[in-house]
Amino acid sequence: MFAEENGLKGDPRLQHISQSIRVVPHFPKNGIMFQDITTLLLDHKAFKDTVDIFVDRYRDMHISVVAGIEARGFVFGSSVALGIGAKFVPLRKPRKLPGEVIYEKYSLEYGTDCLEMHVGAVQTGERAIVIDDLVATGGTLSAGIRLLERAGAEVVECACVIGVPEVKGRCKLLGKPLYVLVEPRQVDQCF
Ligand SMILES: O=P(O)(O)OC[C@H]1O[C@H](OP(=O)(O)OP(=O)(O)O)[C@H](O)[C@@H]1O
Ligand SMILES: Nc1ncnc2[nH]cnc12
Repeated sequence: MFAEENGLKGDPRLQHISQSIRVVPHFPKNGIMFQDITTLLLDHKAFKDTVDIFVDRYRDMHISVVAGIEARGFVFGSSVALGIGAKFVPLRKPRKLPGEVIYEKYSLEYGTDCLEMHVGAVQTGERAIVIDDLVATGGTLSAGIRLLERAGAEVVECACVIGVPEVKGRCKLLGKPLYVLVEPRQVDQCF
């Protein structure tokens, strides 16, 4: 479904990326079909293809900031930042960053949380993308967008490896475009 919109319809890399993600039913609690990207990271081709797709999309868009969301957004976000020649800004869970921070609270599929960003990491007028592994309700990405906008950055787009189809109807991303590679898988077909 996302292949209709991400310009990668028929691209065999997407199926391989999807199949490299392990599905763990009822983790971390009953009813959640957990999408485990650690198995994607074990597969060099799947990991490289994922990063290459994002780098190809963002390399000519004058992006100077790639913000990655703790923890899994760090893996993809830092790789993409290196690939496009941008700085990487970690958006961290509370009390992890040592400097002065701004913070935004948000609600999750399974609880509530908060993201923090260092003051001074981003300058007014910089063009940014926000990267994470997965978007479900969109609450986490929205908190990331709010942090960057409070610092004066322009958030050009959010990017995720996995997106639940319902996220499109949720309008939680403050009007920002969302670029997603694959949908979550429902059953574990390869592990
Ligand atoms: O779209 P949402 O409903 O906001 O959910 C998506 C977020 O949930 C997961 O992180 P989690 O909070 O589990 O933290 P972790 O990466 O530190 O495990 C995932 O990595 C996203 O950041
Ligand atoms: N189903 C899911 N799998 C992995 N991470 C998630 N974060 C929120 N929902 C998730």
